[in-house]
Amino acid sequence: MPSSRLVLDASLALEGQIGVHGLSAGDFTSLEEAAESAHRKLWELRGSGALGFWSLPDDAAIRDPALELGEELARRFENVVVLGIGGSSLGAKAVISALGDRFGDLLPRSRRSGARVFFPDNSDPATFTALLERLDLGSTCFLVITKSGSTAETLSQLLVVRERLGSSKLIQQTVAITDPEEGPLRRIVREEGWRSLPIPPSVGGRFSVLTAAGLVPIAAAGVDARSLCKGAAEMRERCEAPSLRKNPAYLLGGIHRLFDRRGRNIHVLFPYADALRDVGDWFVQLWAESLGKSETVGPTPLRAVGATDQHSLLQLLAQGPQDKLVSFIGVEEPATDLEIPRAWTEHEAFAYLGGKTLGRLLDAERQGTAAALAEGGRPSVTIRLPRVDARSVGELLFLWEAATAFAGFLYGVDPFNQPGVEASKQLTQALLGRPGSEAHAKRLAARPSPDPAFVLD
Ligand SMILES: O=P(O)(O)OC[C@H]1O[C@](O)(CO)[C@@H](O)[C@@H]1O
Repeated sequence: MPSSRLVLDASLALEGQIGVHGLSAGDFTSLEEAAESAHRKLWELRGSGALGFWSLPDDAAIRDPALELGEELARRFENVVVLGIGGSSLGAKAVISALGDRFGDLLPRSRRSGARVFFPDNSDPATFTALLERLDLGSTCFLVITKSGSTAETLSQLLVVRERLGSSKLIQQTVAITDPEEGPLRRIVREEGWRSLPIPPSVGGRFSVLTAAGLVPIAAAGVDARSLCKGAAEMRERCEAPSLRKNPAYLLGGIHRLFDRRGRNIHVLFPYADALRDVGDWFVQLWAESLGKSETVGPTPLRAVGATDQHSLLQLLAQGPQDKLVSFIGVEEPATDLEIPRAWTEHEAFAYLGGKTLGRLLDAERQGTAAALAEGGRPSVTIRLPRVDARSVGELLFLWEAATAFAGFLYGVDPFNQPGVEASKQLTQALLGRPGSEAHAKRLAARPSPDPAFVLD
Protein backbone atom coordinates (compact mmCIF):
# COMPACT_ATOMS: atom_id res chain seq x y z
CA MET A 1 0.00 0.00 0.00
CA PRO A 2 1.73 3.26 -1.07
CA SER A 3 2.10 5.88 1.64
CA SER A 4 0.23 9.15 1.20
CA ARG A 5 3.23 11.25 2.19
CA LEU A 6 7.01 11.35 1.98
CA VAL A 7 8.71 8.57 3.93
CA LEU A 8 12.27 8.76 5.23
CA ASP A 9 13.72 5.29 5.74
CA ALA A 10 17.10 5.35 7.46
CA SER A 11 17.33 1.62 8.20
CA LEU A 12 20.23 1.02 5.84
CA ALA A 13 22.35 3.45 7.83
CA LEU A 14 22.25 1.22 10.91
CA GLU A 15 24.79 -1.23 12.29
CA GLY A 16 22.15 -3.95 12.57
CA GLN A 17 21.64 -3.79 8.79
CA ILE A 18 25.07 -3.09 7.34
CA GLY A 19 27.52 -4.15 10.04
CA VAL A 20 30.38 -2.22 11.58
CA HIS A 21 30.16 0.69 9.16
CA GLY A 22 26.62 1.43 10.35
CA LEU A 23 25.42 3.65 13.16
CA SER A 24 24.78 2.24 16.62
CA ALA A 25 22.38 3.35 19.34
CA GLY A 26 25.42 4.90 21.05
CA ASP A 27 26.07 7.11 18.01
CA PHE A 28 22.59 8.58 18.30
CA THR A 29 23.01 9.11 22.03
CA SER A 30 26.24 10.99 21.39
CA LEU A 31 24.39 13.27 18.99
CA GLU A 32 21.48 14.07 21.26
CA GLU A 33 23.05 16.96 23.16
CA ALA A 34 24.24 18.70 19.98
CA ALA A 35 20.82 18.08 18.44
CA GLU A 36 19.05 19.72 21.38
CA SER A 37 21.28 22.75 21.11
CA ALA A 38 20.76 22.93 17.30
CA HIS A 39 17.01 22.73 17.86
CA ARG A 40 17.15 25.60 20.38
CA LYS A 41 19.19 27.75 17.98
CA LEU A 42 16.76 27.13 15.14
CA TRP A 43 13.79 28.05 17.31
CA GLU A 44 15.52 31.19 18.59
CA LEU A 45 16.21 32.25 15.02
CA ARG A 46 12.65 31.45 14.09
CA GLY A 47 11.33 33.48 17.01
CA SER A 48 13.48 36.46 16.04
CA GLY A 49 12.15 36.38 12.46
CA ALA A 50 15.60 35.63 11.01
CA LEU A 51 14.68 32.14 9.75
CA GLY A 52 12.69 33.54 6.86
CA PHE A 53 12.28 30.33 4.85
CA TRP A 54 10.39 28.61 7.68
CA SER A 55 7.22 30.67 7.32
CA LEU A 56 7.15 30.72 3.50
CA PRO A 57 4.95 27.65 2.83
CA ASP A 58 1.80 29.41 4.06
CA ASP A 59 2.77 33.06 3.80
CA ALA A 60 -0.10 34.31 1.62
CA ALA A 61 1.35 37.83 1.45
CA ILE A 62 4.34 36.43 -0.42
CA ARG A 63 2.67 33.55 -2.24
CA ASP A 64 -0.48 35.16 -3.67
CA PRO A 65 1.02 38.14 -5.54
CA ALA A 66 3.72 35.81 -6.92
CA LEU A 67 1.15 33.32 -8.19
CA GLU A 68 -1.05 36.06 -9.65
CA LEU A 69 1.91 37.50 -11.51
CA GLY A 70 3.10 34.08 -12.70
CA GLU A 71 -0.39 33.16 -13.94
CA GLU A 72 -0.68 36.50 -15.74
CA LEU A 73 2.66 35.90 -17.47
CA ALA A 74 1.48 32.43 -18.49
CA ARG A 75 -1.52 34.04 -20.23
CA ARG A 76 0.33 36.97 -21.82
CA PHE A 77 3.61 35.50 -22.97
CA GLU A 78 4.77 32.60 -25.05
CA ASN A 79 8.18 32.53 -23.31
CA VAL A 80 9.58 33.53 -19.96
CA VAL A 81 13.35 33.83 -19.55
CA VAL A 82 14.76 33.82 -16.05
CA LEU A 83 17.82 36.03 -15.76
CA GLY A 84 19.26 34.71 -12.50
CA ILE A 85 21.94 32.35 -11.24
CA GLY A 86 22.50 30.08 -8.22
CA GLY A 87 19.68 30.31 -5.72
CA SER A 88 17.87 32.73 -8.02
CA SER A 89 17.46 30.06 -10.66
CA LEU A 90 18.04 26.52 -9.34
CA GLY A 91 14.88 26.14 -7.21
CA ALA A 92 12.42 27.13 -9.94
CA LYS A 93 14.37 25.10 -12.50
CA ALA A 94 14.23 22.00 -10.28
CA VAL A 95 10.48 22.34 -9.70
CA ILE A 96 9.61 23.06 -13.34
CA SER A 97 11.66 20.18 -14.61
CA ALA A 98 10.07 17.90 -12.00
CA LEU A 99 6.47 18.99 -12.55
CA GLY A 100 6.23 20.80 -15.86
CA ASP A 101 5.62 19.06 -19.14
CA ARG A 102 9.12 17.89 -20.05
CA PHE A 103 8.43 17.89 -23.77
CA GLY A 104 5.86 20.71 -23.64
CA ASP A 105 8.04 22.82 -25.91
CA LEU A 106 7.12 20.43 -28.70
CA LEU A 107 3.41 21.15 -28.30
CA PRO A 108 1.54 24.04 -29.93
CA ARG A 109 0.74 26.95 -27.57
CA SER A 110 -2.93 25.98 -27.32
CA ARG A 111 -2.00 22.62 -25.78
CA ARG A 112 0.54 23.95 -23.28
CA SER A 113 -0.51 24.71 -19.71
CA GLY A 114 1.82 27.67 -19.33
CA ALA A 115 4.62 29.66 -20.90
CA ARG A 116 7.89 28.01 -21.91
CA VAL A 117 10.36 28.94 -19.18
CA PHE A 118 14.08 29.13 -19.95
CA PHE A 119 16.95 29.29 -17.46
CA PRO A 120 20.11 30.38 -19.28
CA ASP A 121 21.61 30.64 -15.77
CA ASN A 122 25.24 30.90 -16.82
CA SER A 123 26.80 33.90 -18.54
CA ASP A 124 28.19 31.73 -21.32
CA PRO A 125 27.81 33.83 -24.48
CA ALA A 126 27.20 30.81 -26.70
CA THR A 127 24.11 29.74 -24.74
CA PHE A 128 22.72 33.21 -24.26
CA THR A 129 23.18 34.27 -27.89
CA ALA A 130 21.62 31.07 -29.19
CA LEU A 131 18.61 31.52 -26.91
CA LEU A 132 18.02 35.18 -27.80
CA GLU A 133 18.37 34.48 -31.50
CA ARG A 134 15.78 31.74 -31.45
CA LEU A 135 13.16 33.41 -29.25
CA ASP A 136 10.46 35.66 -30.56
CA LEU A 137 11.41 38.57 -28.30
CA GLY A 138 8.03 40.25 -28.85
CA SER A 139 6.28 37.45 -26.96
CA THR A 140 8.93 36.96 -24.28
CA CYS A 141 8.98 38.19 -20.70
CA PHE A 142 12.29 38.53 -18.85
CA LEU A 143 12.26 37.85 -15.11
CA VAL A 144 15.33 39.45 -13.57
CA ILE A 145 15.85 37.57 -10.32
CA THR A 146 18.65 38.56 -7.98
CA LYS A 147 18.45 38.84 -4.22
CA SER A 148 21.43 41.18 -3.95
CA GLY A 149 20.55 43.02 -7.15
CA SER A 150 24.23 43.15 -8.00
CA THR A 151 25.24 39.76 -9.43
CA ALA A 152 27.46 40.36 -12.47
CA GLU A 153 26.15 37.44 -14.55
CA THR A 154 22.53 38.52 -14.13
CA LEU A 155 23.11 42.26 -14.62
CA SER A 156 25.19 41.61 -17.76
CA GLN A 157 22.41 39.53 -19.26
CA LEU A 158 19.94 42.29 -18.39
CA LEU A 159 22.11 44.85 -20.20
CA VAL A 160 22.15 42.65 -23.31
CA VAL A 161 18.36 42.24 -23.18
CA ARG A 162 17.87 45.97 -22.64
CA GLU A 163 19.80 46.71 -25.81
CA ARG A 164 17.88 44.09 -27.84
CA LEU A 165 14.43 45.18 -26.63
CA GLY A 166 14.95 48.94 -26.32
CA SER A 167 14.04 50.72 -23.11
CA SER A 168 10.31 51.22 -23.78
CA LYS A 169 9.69 47.51 -24.40
CA LEU A 170 12.04 46.61 -21.56
CA ILE A 171 9.72 48.16 -19.03
CA GLN A 172 6.69 46.32 -20.43
CA GLN A 173 8.38 42.96 -20.78
CA THR A 174 10.58 42.78 -17.70
CA VAL A 175 9.81 42.12 -14.06
CA ALA A 176 12.40 42.46 -11.31
CA ILE A 177 12.46 40.16 -8.28
CA THR A 178 14.95 41.44 -5.75
CA ASP A 179 15.50 42.81 -2.24
CA PRO A 180 12.63 45.17 -1.30
CA GLU A 181 14.91 48.07 -0.31
CA GLU A 182 18.55 47.57 -1.23
CA GLY A 183 20.78 46.92 -4.19
CA PRO A 184 21.48 48.34 -7.66
CA LEU A 185 18.56 46.56 -9.33
CA ARG A 186 16.13 47.95 -6.76
CA ARG A 187 17.46 51.44 -7.55
CA ILE A 188 16.76 50.93 -11.28
CA VAL A 189 13.28 49.65 -10.42
CA ARG A 190 12.62 52.86 -8.48
CA GLU A 191 14.18 55.21 -11.03
CA GLU A 192 12.43 53.67 -14.03
CA GLY A 193 9.17 52.53 -12.40
CA TRP A 194 9.51 48.82 -13.22
CA ARG A 195 7.15 46.17 -12.07
CA SER A 196 8.71 44.17 -9.24
CA LEU A 197 8.22 41.78 -6.36
CA PRO A 198 10.43 41.44 -3.27
CA ILE A 199 12.58 38.60 -1.95
CA PRO A 200 12.33 38.98 1.84
CA PRO A 201 15.67 40.04 3.39
CA SER A 202 15.46 37.17 5.91
CA VAL A 203 15.43 34.52 3.13
CA GLY A 204 18.77 33.56 1.58
CA GLY A 205 18.89 32.87 -2.16
CA ARG A 206 19.28 29.10 -1.84
CA PHE A 207 16.26 28.94 0.50
CA SER A 208 14.13 31.20 -1.72
CA VAL A 209 12.22 28.74 -3.92
CA LEU A 210 8.93 29.53 -2.13
CA THR A 211 9.35 33.31 -2.53
CA ALA A 212 8.56 35.20 -5.72
CA ALA A 213 12.04 34.12 -6.93
CA GLY A 214 10.73 30.57 -7.40
CA LEU A 215 6.95 30.93 -7.42
CA VAL A 216 6.65 33.42 -10.30
CA PRO A 217 8.48 31.24 -12.86
CA ILE A 218 6.85 28.10 -11.44
CA ALA A 219 3.34 29.55 -11.86
CA ALA A 220 4.28 31.00 -15.26
CA ALA A 221 5.13 27.45 -16.38
CA GLY A 222 1.62 26.35 -15.41
CA VAL A 223 2.81 24.25 -12.47
CA ASP A 224 0.53 23.87 -9.43
CA ALA A 225 2.45 26.12 -7.05
CA ARG A 226 -0.31 26.07 -4.40
CA SER A 227 0.05 22.32 -3.90
CA LEU A 228 3.82 22.74 -3.84
CA CYS A 229 3.44 25.18 -0.93
CA LYS A 230 0.91 22.88 0.73
CA GLY A 231 3.34 19.95 0.60
CA ALA A 232 6.08 22.16 2.04
CA ALA A 233 3.74 23.28 4.86
CA GLU A 234 2.93 19.65 5.70
CA MET A 235 6.61 18.80 5.87
CA ARG A 236 7.33 21.89 7.97
CA GLU A 237 4.85 20.63 10.55
CA ARG A 238 6.73 17.33 10.73
CA CYS A 239 10.02 19.22 11.01
CA GLU A 240 8.86 21.06 14.11
CA ALA A 241 9.09 17.98 16.34
CA PRO A 242 11.89 18.60 18.86
CA SER A 243 13.12 15.01 18.93
CA LEU A 244 15.80 13.69 16.57
CA ARG A 245 13.92 10.43 16.16
CA LYS A 246 10.56 12.01 15.32
CA ASN A 247 11.70 14.81 13.06
CA PRO A 248 12.64 13.75 9.49
CA ALA A 249 14.86 16.81 8.89
CA TYR A 250 16.73 16.29 12.14
CA LEU A 251 17.18 12.58 11.45
CA LEU A 252 18.41 13.27 7.91
CA GLY A 253 20.74 16.11 8.96
CA GLY A 254 21.89 14.18 12.06
CA ILE A 255 22.77 11.02 10.14
CA HIS A 256 24.81 13.02 7.64
CA ARG A 257 26.72 14.68 10.48
CA LEU A 258 27.35 11.38 12.26
CA PHE A 259 28.73 9.75 9.12
CA ASP A 260 30.80 12.81 8.32
CA ARG A 261 32.55 12.36 11.68
CA ARG A 262 33.54 8.89 10.50
CA GLY A 263 35.05 10.27 7.32
CA ARG A 264 31.97 9.89 5.11
CA ASN A 265 31.88 13.45 3.90
CA ILE A 266 30.81 12.91 0.30
CA HIS A 267 27.03 13.08 0.23
CA VAL A 268 25.29 11.80 -2.87
CA LEU A 269 21.68 12.59 -3.78
CA PHE A 270 20.49 9.74 -6.00
CA PRO A 271 16.90 10.10 -7.24
CA TYR A 272 15.47 7.31 -9.38
CA ALA A 273 13.39 9.59 -11.59
CA ASP A 274 14.48 11.78 -14.49
CA ALA A 275 12.00 14.38 -13.26
CA LEU A 276 14.15 14.91 -10.15
CA ARG A 277 17.46 15.30 -11.98
CA ASP A 278 17.59 19.08 -11.45
CA VAL A 279 16.67 18.71 -7.77
CA GLY A 280 20.23 17.35 -7.60
CA ASP A 281 21.70 20.68 -8.75
CA TRP A 282 19.51 22.55 -6.29
CA PHE A 283 20.66 20.22 -3.48
CA VAL A 284 24.33 20.65 -4.39
CA GLN A 285 24.14 24.44 -4.01
CA LEU A 286 22.09 24.20 -0.82
CA TRP A 287 24.41 21.69 0.86
CA ALA A 288 27.74 23.13 -0.38
CA GLU A 289 27.09 26.82 0.23
CA SER A 290 25.42 26.18 3.57
CA LEU A 291 27.81 23.64 5.08
CA GLY A 292 31.15 24.03 3.31
CA LYS A 293 32.86 26.76 5.31
CA SER A 294 35.34 25.24 7.71
CA GLU A 295 38.78 23.82 6.94
CA THR A 296 38.19 20.93 9.28
CA VAL A 297 34.59 19.81 8.67
CA GLY A 298 32.15 19.99 5.80
CA PRO A 299 30.58 17.74 3.22
CA THR A 300 31.03 17.54 -0.55
CA PRO A 301 27.66 17.07 -2.23
CA LEU A 302 27.32 15.08 -5.42
CA ARG A 303 24.33 14.36 -7.59
CA ALA A 304 23.43 11.24 -9.50
CA VAL A 305 20.36 9.89 -11.30
CA GLY A 306 19.17 6.31 -11.24
CA ALA A 307 19.34 4.10 -13.13
CA THR A 308 21.68 6.08 -15.44
CA ASP A 309 24.44 6.43 -12.84
CA GLN A 310 24.41 2.72 -12.06
CA HIS A 311 26.42 2.59 -15.27
CA SER A 312 28.76 5.37 -14.24
CA LEU A 313 29.20 6.42 -10.58
CA LEU A 314 28.01 3.19 -8.98
CA GLN A 315 31.34 1.37 -9.32
CA LEU A 316 32.95 4.11 -7.23
CA LEU A 317 30.11 4.09 -4.68
CA ALA A 318 30.27 0.29 -4.36
CA GLN A 319 34.01 -0.30 -4.13
CA GLY A 320 35.74 3.06 -3.92
CA PRO A 321 36.85 4.70 -0.68
CA GLN A 322 34.46 4.34 2.28
CA ASP A 323 33.82 8.08 2.36
CA LYS A 324 30.31 8.38 0.92
CA LEU A 325 26.73 8.41 2.13
CA VAL A 326 23.97 7.99 -0.45
CA SER A 327 20.45 9.42 -0.19
CA PHE A 328 18.27 7.50 -2.60
CA ILE A 329 14.94 8.94 -3.70
CA GLY A 330 12.37 6.41 -4.86
CA VAL A 331 8.96 7.04 -6.37
CA GLU A 332 6.19 4.61 -5.43
CA GLU A 333 3.86 5.34 -8.32
CA PRO A 334 5.33 6.65 -11.59
CA ALA A 335 3.36 9.39 -13.37
CA THR A 336 3.20 7.16 -16.42
CA ASP A 337 4.16 3.53 -16.58
CA LEU A 338 4.95 1.45 -19.60
CA GLU A 339 4.50 -2.28 -19.88
CA ILE A 340 7.43 -4.22 -21.25
CA PRO A 341 6.06 -6.49 -24.00
CA ARG A 342 6.78 -10.23 -23.92
CA ALA A 343 8.93 -11.58 -26.74
CA TRP A 344 11.92 -13.91 -27.27
CA THR A 345 10.80 -15.73 -24.14
CA GLU A 346 13.13 -18.64 -24.89
CA HIS A 347 16.01 -16.30 -23.93
CA GLU A 348 16.24 -15.71 -20.17
CA ALA A 349 17.60 -12.18 -20.57
CA PHE A 350 14.34 -11.17 -22.28
CA ALA A 351 11.90 -13.57 -20.64
CA TYR A 352 11.97 -12.21 -17.08
CA LEU A 353 11.44 -8.62 -18.28
CA GLY A 354 8.35 -9.23 -20.41
CA GLY A 355 5.12 -8.39 -18.61
CA LYS A 356 6.81 -6.14 -15.99
CA THR A 357 6.75 -2.36 -16.34
CA LEU A 358 9.59 0.12 -16.80
CA GLY A 359 8.51 1.73 -13.51
CA ARG A 360 8.88 -1.57 -11.69
CA LEU A 361 12.28 -2.13 -13.29
CA LEU A 362 13.47 1.32 -12.17
CA ASP A 363 12.27 0.77 -8.61
CA ALA A 364 13.82 -2.69 -8.46
CA GLU A 365 17.10 -1.13 -9.61
CA ARG A 366 16.94 1.36 -6.73
CA GLN A 367 16.19 -1.35 -4.17
CA GLY A 368 18.80 -3.68 -5.62
CA THR A 369 21.44 -0.95 -5.57
CA ALA A 370 20.70 0.03 -1.97
CA ALA A 371 20.83 -3.64 -0.92
CA ALA A 372 24.09 -4.22 -2.81
CA LEU A 373 25.68 -1.21 -1.10
CA ALA A 374 24.41 -2.48 2.26
CA GLU A 375 25.98 -5.89 1.62
CA GLY A 376 29.30 -4.10 1.14
CA GLY A 377 28.84 -2.23 4.45
CA ARG A 378 27.99 1.01 2.65
CA PRO A 379 25.25 3.08 4.25
CA SER A 380 22.34 4.86 2.60
CA VAL A 381 19.07 6.51 3.49
CA THR A 382 16.01 6.34 1.28
CA ILE A 383 13.41 9.03 0.75
CA ARG A 384 10.27 7.55 -0.78
CA LEU A 385 7.77 9.81 -2.53
CA PRO A 386 4.26 8.51 -3.21
CA ARG A 387 4.59 10.08 -6.66
CA VAL A 388 6.32 13.02 -8.33
CA ASP A 389 3.57 15.59 -7.85
CA ALA A 390 3.54 19.15 -6.56
CA ARG A 391 2.77 18.14 -2.99
CA SER A 392 5.57 15.58 -2.74
CA VAL A 393 8.10 17.89 -4.36
CA GLY A 394 7.10 20.59 -1.84
CA GLU A 395 7.68 18.08 0.97
CA LEU A 396 11.03 17.06 -0.49
CA LEU A 397 12.37 20.60 -0.89
CA PHE A 398 11.33 21.70 2.57
CA LEU A 399 12.79 18.53 4.10
CA TRP A 400 16.22 19.31 2.64
CA GLU A 401 16.03 22.99 3.57
CA ALA A 402 15.20 22.17 7.19
CA ALA A 403 17.83 19.39 7.28
CA THR A 404 20.42 21.86 5.95
CA ALA A 405 19.66 24.47 8.60
CA PHE A 406 19.79 21.82 11.34
CA ALA A 407 22.98 20.25 9.97
CA GLY A 408 24.61 23.69 9.89
CA PHE A 409 24.34 23.95 13.65
CA LEU A 410 25.58 20.37 14.11
CA TYR A 411 28.60 21.19 11.96
CA GLY A 412 29.12 24.38 13.98
CA VAL A 413 28.90 26.68 10.95
CA ASP A 414 26.47 29.42 9.94
CA PRO A 415 24.33 27.73 7.27
CA PHE A 416 22.94 31.02 5.98
CA ASN A 417 26.02 32.88 4.74
CA GLN A 418 28.56 32.25 1.96
CA PRO A 419 31.61 34.40 2.71
CA GLY A 420 33.86 32.16 0.62
CA VAL A 421 32.40 33.31 -2.69
CA GLU A 422 33.39 36.96 -2.11
CA ALA A 423 37.09 36.74 -3.03
CA SER A 424 36.27 35.40 -6.49
CA LYS A 425 33.74 38.20 -7.06
CA GLN A 426 36.23 40.86 -5.92
CA LEU A 427 39.02 39.59 -8.17
CA THR A 428 36.68 39.23 -11.15
CA GLN A 429 35.55 42.83 -10.71
CA ALA A 430 39.17 43.92 -10.41
CA LEU A 431 39.96 42.16 -13.71
CA LEU A 432 37.08 44.03 -15.34
CA GLY A 433 38.22 47.37 -13.87
CA ARG A 434 35.25 48.07 -11.60
CA PRO A 435 35.87 51.40 -9.82
CA GLY A 436 36.58 50.81 -6.15
CA SER A 437 38.33 47.50 -6.78
CA GLU A 438 41.86 48.97 -6.98
CA ALA A 439 42.97 47.18 -3.80
CA HIS A 440 41.83 43.87 -5.29
CA ALA A 441 43.67 44.66 -8.52
CA LYS A 442 46.81 45.08 -6.39
CA ARG A 443 46.17 41.67 -4.85
CA LEU A 444 46.04 40.20 -8.33
CA ALA A 445 49.18 42.01 -9.45
CA ALA A 446 51.01 40.68 -6.39
CA ARG A 447 50.27 37.07 -7.33
CA PRO A 448 53.23 35.05 -8.63
CA SER A 449 53.25 34.84 -12.43
CA PRO A 450 52.63 31.44 -14.06
CA ASP A 451 55.59 29.05 -13.87
CA PRO A 452 56.70 28.51 -17.49
CA ALA A 453 57.92 25.01 -16.63
CA PHE A 454 54.33 24.04 -15.93
CA VAL A 455 52.64 25.82 -18.84
CA LEU A 456 52.79 23.50 -21.82
CA ASP A 457 52.14 24.96 -25.23
O1 LIG B 1 20.43 36.23 -6.03
P1 LIG B 1 21.76 36.82 -6.23
O2 LIG B 1 22.07 37.91 -5.24
O3 LIG B 1 21.95 37.29 -7.64
O4 LIG B 1 22.84 35.71 -5.97
C1 LIG B 1 22.94 34.58 -6.77
C2 LIG B 1 23.75 33.53 -6.07
O5 LIG B 1 25.04 34.00 -5.84
C3 LIG B 1 25.53 33.54 -4.58
O6 LIG B 1 25.66 34.61 -3.75
C4 LIG B 1 26.87 32.90 -4.71
O7 LIG B 1 27.71 33.72 -5.39
C5 LIG B 1 24.47 32.57 -4.09
O8 LIG B 1 24.44 32.48 -2.72
C6 LIG B 1 23.25 33.14 -4.70
O9 LIG B 1 22.21 32.22 -4.75
